[in-house]
Amino acid sequence: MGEVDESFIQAVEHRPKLAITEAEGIPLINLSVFNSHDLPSNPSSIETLVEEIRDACKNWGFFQVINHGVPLEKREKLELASRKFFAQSTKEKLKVRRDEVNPQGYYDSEVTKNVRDWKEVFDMTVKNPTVIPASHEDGDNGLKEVVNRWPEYPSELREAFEEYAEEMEKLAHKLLELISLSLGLKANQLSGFFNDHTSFTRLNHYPPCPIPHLALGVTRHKDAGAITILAQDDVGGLQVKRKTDGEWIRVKPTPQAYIVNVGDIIQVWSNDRYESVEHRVKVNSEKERFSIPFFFNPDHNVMVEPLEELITEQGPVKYQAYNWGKFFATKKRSNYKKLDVWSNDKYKSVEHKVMVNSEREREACEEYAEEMEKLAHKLLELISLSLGLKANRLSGFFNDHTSFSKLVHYPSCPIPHLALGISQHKDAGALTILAQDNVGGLQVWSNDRYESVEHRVMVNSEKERFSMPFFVNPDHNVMVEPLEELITEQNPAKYRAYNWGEALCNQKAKYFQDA
Ligand SMILES: O=C(O)CCC(=O)C(=O)O
Ligand SMILES: [Fe+2]
Repeated sequence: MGEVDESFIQAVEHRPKLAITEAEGIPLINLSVFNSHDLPSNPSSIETLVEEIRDACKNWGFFQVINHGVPLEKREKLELASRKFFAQSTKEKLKVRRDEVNPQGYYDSEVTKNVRDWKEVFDMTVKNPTVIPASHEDGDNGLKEVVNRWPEYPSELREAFEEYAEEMEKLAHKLLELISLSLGLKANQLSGFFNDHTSFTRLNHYPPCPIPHLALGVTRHKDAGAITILAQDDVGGLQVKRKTDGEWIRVKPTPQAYIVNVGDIIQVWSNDRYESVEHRVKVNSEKERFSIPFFFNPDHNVMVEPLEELITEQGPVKYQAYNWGKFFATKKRSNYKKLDVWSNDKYKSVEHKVMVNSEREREACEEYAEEMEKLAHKLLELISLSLGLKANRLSGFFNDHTSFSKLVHYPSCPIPHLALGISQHKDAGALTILAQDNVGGLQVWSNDRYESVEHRVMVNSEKERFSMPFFVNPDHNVMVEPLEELITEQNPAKYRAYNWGEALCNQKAKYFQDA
C-alpha cells in the first residue's frame, strides 16, 4: 500500500480540506439511566433520554454514547488483536483473504464510489455461520452459510471478537429499543427483525498516507444496515456531513465512547423521519489509525419497508419494500467485483463497433467517406495556410492515407455520473471530423503551434447516442516530425520523428487489449 496508485485519487470536489470545520460536533448521550436495573421506577429520565436520541437521529443521524455498559477490557482486547493482525506481512494477511464465495476475511482493495479506499480491513460475521441468499438473483431462493476465517496469528483474535460481539449485540438491542421509543413505537417493535441477524464487525486499519489531501480512508458513503456502532482510536479522521449545511464535521475522539449512526434501513423503516447520513474517513500522513465498526443488520429474509405505524396521510409511503438478504448479497458481490463492473464492462458495453454488412450500408459508408476525404483535404489546406505554409504542404502525406471512419453507439447508461462514454484522451491522427472538426496529431507537425486537445464523452441515463468520427490519418510510411519551416531558433524542434504506421499499429494493439 506504500506506493500511490492512481485508483486512490479522489475527484477534486471530494478531496478533503486540510483545515476542517471544528463545530460543536455530534451529540454526546449518556446511557447510564438505561443501564440501571430500576428502569421502570424512573420513567421521566428515560423520557429525557428518548428525547435526546430523537433529536440526535433527526438532526445528525449520528451521536456518541458514554456509560454504554460495554466493559473496556473487552474492547481493548479486540483492539490489540487487530493491531497484531495488521502488523503482519501482506503475505500472511492474504492467507485469510476474502473471495467471491465467502466475503469474510481480509482485503485491502475496497472501492467506494469507484475510488479506492486507503485502508485494509478484516470482516467477521457475528453469527457463525450466517445465513444469506446463495445468489443475488431474484428467482433463486437458495441459501448459503457464510463462515468466518480465522488467522493463525494472533490466536486470541477469535475469542476477543466473540466476546466483543456479544457486548455489541446487547448494546445494539438497547439502542434499537431507544430508537423504537423515539419513533413512538413499542420498545420491542423492531427486535423481531433481528432473530437470525446478519450483523458483522470489521477491523479497519488506515495506514499513514503520503497524499492525505488527495485520497480518503473511506470515500463518502452511507451505511446500508440498521445501526452502526463504531469504536475509533484516539487519532481521529471520521467526518460526518452536517445536515443543516452539508459541511464535513470532524468527530472528535472521545475516550471509551462509541459512535452510533442510523443506516439506510432505519431511514426506510422510519419513512424518512430519520435519515442515513453520509460520512467519510480522512487519513493522515503521520499516524496510522484503527477503528472497529459493528454493523447491526436484520435477518436475510426481512422485507425492508416503511413501518405501517409511521405512514400517515401527510407522510405517505416513500419506499418500496426490498429484501434485505438479496440486497446484501448484491452489495457484497458488487463490492468484490466493483473494479470490473466500472471499468471493463463499461468499455465493453459502451463502445460497440457496428458491423456494416449489407450492400446498401456499404455504399452509404463509401459515399460518406468520399465526402469526408474531400472535406479533410480542404481543412488540411486551410490549416497549412494558417501555419504560414503553402496550401498543399501537407497533402503529400496523404496519398495512401490510413484514415478510417467509426460508427459509435453509446447506449443509455444507468450511472452517467460515474461512467464516461469515452474517457479523456487525445486523438492520435492528423484531424478528426465529427460534427465539428478538431485538431489531432497536427501538434507535432506544427511544432506545438497547435495542440491536440483532450476530450471525453459523457453518457446519459435516458438517451442512447450515436456518433461517426472520421479520423484523417496520413500514409503508413510517413515519418511524423515538426516541419522544417516551423522550426526556429526561438522554437526548436519539440518532437522526435516517429513512424505513423507503427504508431497506428501500437494504438490499435492497445485498443484491442483494452477491449
Ligand atoms: O473508520 C471509521 O471511522 C468509519 C468507517 C466507516 O464508516 C465504515 O466502515 O462504514
Ligand atoms: Fe460507514
